[in-house]
Amino acid sequence: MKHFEANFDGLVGPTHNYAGLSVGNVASLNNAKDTSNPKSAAKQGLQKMKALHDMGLVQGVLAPHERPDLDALRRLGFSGSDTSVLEQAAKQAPQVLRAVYSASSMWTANAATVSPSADTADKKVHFTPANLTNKFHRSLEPETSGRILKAMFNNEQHFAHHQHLPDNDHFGDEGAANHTRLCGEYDQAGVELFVYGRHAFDSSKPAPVKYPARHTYEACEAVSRLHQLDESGVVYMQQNPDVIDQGVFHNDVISVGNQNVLFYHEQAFLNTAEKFKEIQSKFAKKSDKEFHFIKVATDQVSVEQAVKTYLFNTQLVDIGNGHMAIIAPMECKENPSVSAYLDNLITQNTPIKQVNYFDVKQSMRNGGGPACLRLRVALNEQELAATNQNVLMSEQLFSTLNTWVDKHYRDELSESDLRDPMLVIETRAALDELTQILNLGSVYPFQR
Ligand SMILES: NCCC[C@H](NC(=O)CCC(=O)O)C(=O)O
Repeated sequence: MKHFEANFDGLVGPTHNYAGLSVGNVASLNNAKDTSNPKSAAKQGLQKMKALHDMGLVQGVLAPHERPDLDALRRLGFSGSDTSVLEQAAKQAPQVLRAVYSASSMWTANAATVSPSADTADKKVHFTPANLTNKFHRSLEPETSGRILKAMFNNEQHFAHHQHLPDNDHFGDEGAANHTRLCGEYDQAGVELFVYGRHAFDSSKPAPVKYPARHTYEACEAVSRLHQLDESGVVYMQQNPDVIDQGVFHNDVISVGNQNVLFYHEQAFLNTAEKFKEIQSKFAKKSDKEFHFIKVATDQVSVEQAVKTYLFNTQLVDIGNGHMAIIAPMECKENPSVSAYLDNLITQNTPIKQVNYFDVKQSMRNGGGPACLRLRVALNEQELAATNQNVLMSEQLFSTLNTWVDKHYRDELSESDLRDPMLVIETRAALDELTQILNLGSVYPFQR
């Protein structure tokens, strides 16, 4: 049977803006209140999706959420018409208005954790939306993410959807950004690597001191239980608290894995040697492929450079014959030492043989690289056939979505635009049309 790793990229929403909402995410804070370019942001994302589709990969689209989240504003006490809710929030609580306007659902690596059917006891693909409790603007996402995922993977025979974990920092869950699946082939049982930043119920364990650890050990365990994973195919690993304090707010800022490769910075984890032994021995029981741990040492690339260029927020994709391409942001090419590192990497004896650079600057300026923009779902042929076909990239969908963006998106958005009631109306018109293009049904609160 054929099998695939499908990448579902977040379509950048019409309200993409820079609001400086993410403490611990250096790019978000540095670019706070700059003018954003929603139209070009959406087009940069679509270009990447189309390029991966053209490489022969299965590529899909994950719809953005409606912003502003007026329901959240009403829950917080603003009342009256939509226009009046906006006006009051702009006057009384501009920070809250910025937060409910965030287009952060574009980073679909945080939409959910996904376990492929080869790993789960009931042989279904399991989805748990991430609760994203650590940041108010992101905690608004799980309900709608769950509804959109159900509309994309709408077949109980193949897909199991769970509710997001309890909305509390003890179970802080940031989804696939801290989850890596290692395997021989996509349809063979693999090892799911869950990475967390701290223990919620044990304060004697190490934790960062400057920036928040968004994801807990307890959340990792809960997701692994929900997904019916067997202990023989799970490894829990703690992120090095020092790198969180240097701006590594998700593990996908400092490591990336695919199949039999884990590409990582030497400072990424705690107890690295012991944990890698566990990965190695669990992997060896699942696959006879050779496993490659590809270490980047600090004197090759510093943590600071990794955070700036997003060397590890790259995608490792299968290009056939056991070879992989690394999908990197243009920032890696523009940095002489990182591009020299990548030029050399592809000549070494590892599966990574090619590097492709993409301009995703609009997303990078909020701390989201190529890997943040995609949610990976390993599927076999039947599961792919059971997936909503309208969300899969094609020549036709690429052209339809570009036309849709041209019709509905603004070129620029600055802070003052957020109080414009017309933006609410424009966004709803855009999303209403999008749900028809992608055949999602009524996933947005304004449609229900
Ligand atoms: N995986 C990448 C996530 C980036 C995201 N940035 C933001 O939410 C910034 C939004 C702003 O500042 O406008 C975050 O930090 O969770």
